[in-house]
Amino acid sequence: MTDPPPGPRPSPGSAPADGPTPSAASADPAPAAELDCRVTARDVDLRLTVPAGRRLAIVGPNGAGKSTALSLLAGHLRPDSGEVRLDGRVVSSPRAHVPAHRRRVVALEQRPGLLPHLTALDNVAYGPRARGVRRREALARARTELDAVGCADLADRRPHELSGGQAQRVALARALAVDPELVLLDEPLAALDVEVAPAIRRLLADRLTGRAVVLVTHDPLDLWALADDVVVVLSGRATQSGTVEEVLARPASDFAARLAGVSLVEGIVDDDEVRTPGGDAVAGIRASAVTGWRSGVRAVATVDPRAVAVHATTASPAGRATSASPASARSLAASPRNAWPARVVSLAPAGALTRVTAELRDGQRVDAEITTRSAADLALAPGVPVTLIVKATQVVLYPRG
Ligand SMILES: Nc1ncnc2c1ncn2[C@@H]1O[C@H](COP(=O)(O)OP(=O)(O)OP(=O)(O)O)[C@@H](O)[C@H]1O
Repeated sequence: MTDPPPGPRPSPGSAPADGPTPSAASADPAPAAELDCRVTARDVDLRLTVPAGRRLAIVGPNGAGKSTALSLLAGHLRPDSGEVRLDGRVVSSPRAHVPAHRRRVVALEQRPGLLPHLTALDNVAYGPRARGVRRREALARARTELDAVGCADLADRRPHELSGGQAQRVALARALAVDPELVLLDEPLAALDVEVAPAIRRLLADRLTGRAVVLVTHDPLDLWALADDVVVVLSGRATQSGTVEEVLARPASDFAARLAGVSLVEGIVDDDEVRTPGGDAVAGIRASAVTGWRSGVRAVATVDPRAVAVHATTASPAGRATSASPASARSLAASPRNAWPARVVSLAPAGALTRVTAELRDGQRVDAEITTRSAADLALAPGVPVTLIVKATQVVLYPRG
C-alpha cells in the first residue's frame, strides 16, 4: 500500500486552474476517475474511465502498461500530455499535478507494506491521524475497520506477528480507513498461499463492491469476483472495454480469448460462416444481439477447447492435412460440424486432460482439451497433422468491432 497520505485533502477548489470543478447542474455524478494520458518514453497512450461506484479491471500482457496506468492514477507519474481527473477534478496534466499524498487514492499491492514498528491498530489509525482526525476518533475508526476485515483480535500485534493473509486484511482496513475516493489493487492476491487467497478474495469482494476500484490482475477468477468492468490493454493502448461478461463473451484479441478460456479464430464473413485467411470455413451460432453481420466484414469465432475433438490425419504429398477418417473434411463440414486441417504445435497437461494446441493452415492457433489416453492413442506430438472437429453449435461467431 502507498504511505497513508498526510496533510489535508485538496478541496475541489484547490485543483489546478485548468480543471473544472464538478458541475453542480449535471444530473450524473462525475466518473470517479478518468484517465486520458500519453507517456512517450513508455509508448503508452491510454484512455479509461471508472464510473462512480464501479470496479474496473485492467488486464494485458507483461509490459502492456497496466502499472503505468496505476502510477498515473496514484500520482506517482505525470503524463507527457493528457490528464487524469478524479471526481471531475484535474489532478494531473503536463501543467499541473496534485501529488500522490494529497490524493484520496490508496493502493493495495502484493506486499501489505505495513509500518513495522506500529501495531495493527496504529497502522490502520495512521491514515486518519495523518489527515488531522483526533487520536480517539482515529482509533475508534481503526477498530471498526479491523473488525470489518475480521481482525479485531489482532489489534495489538505488530506486522511481524501476522500471517500473510492477516497482514493483507489489515492493509485493506488501513486503505479503507481514509475513505478513499479510489482504491487501486495491484495483484493483491498474487503473493498469498493458494489456501489463503480465496478468503481474501471474498473479503475484497465484500468490502470493495460499490466503491470505485481499479484492479490489475492476471487471474480470470479475480475478474469475475472483483470487477464489474474490464479494459484490455495491449502495447500501451486500450483495445477493448465493457462489462466483464461482455468482454469475456466476445473477446476481441487472443489475450482476451485466453482469459475467457477459449480460442479465437479470425476471418471474413462469408454468408453464414466465417472464412479464415487459410480458406477454412467456420460455422457457428451468431452471438446474441449481434449487429453488423454481412459478407466481407471482419469477424471472429470463439471455440471452447473442451468442444474440440482431435482426429488423426495423414499428410498429403503436398503437405496438406487431410482427414484419415472415413468421412472427408468436406462431408463433415456439410453436417453441422467444422473440420479444420491443422498441425499440432504443443501438448500440455490440463488437470486430468491434455491440452493440444494446433495451428490451422494460416497459422491461427486452436486449443483442444482431450483425454490424455486419446492423446497417447493418436500419438500426438508437435508437427503431427490432425483434423480438428467442432460442432457448429459450440462455436460463437460475431463481427469484429
Ligand atoms: N520506470 C520506467 N521507465 C521507463 N520505462 C518503463 C518504466 N516502467 C515501465 N516501463 C516501460 O513501460 C511499458 C509499460 O510498462 P508497465 O510496467 O506499465 O507494464 P505492465 O502492464 O504493468 O507490465 P507487468 O504485467 O509486467 O507488470 C513497458 O514497455 C515497460 O518496459
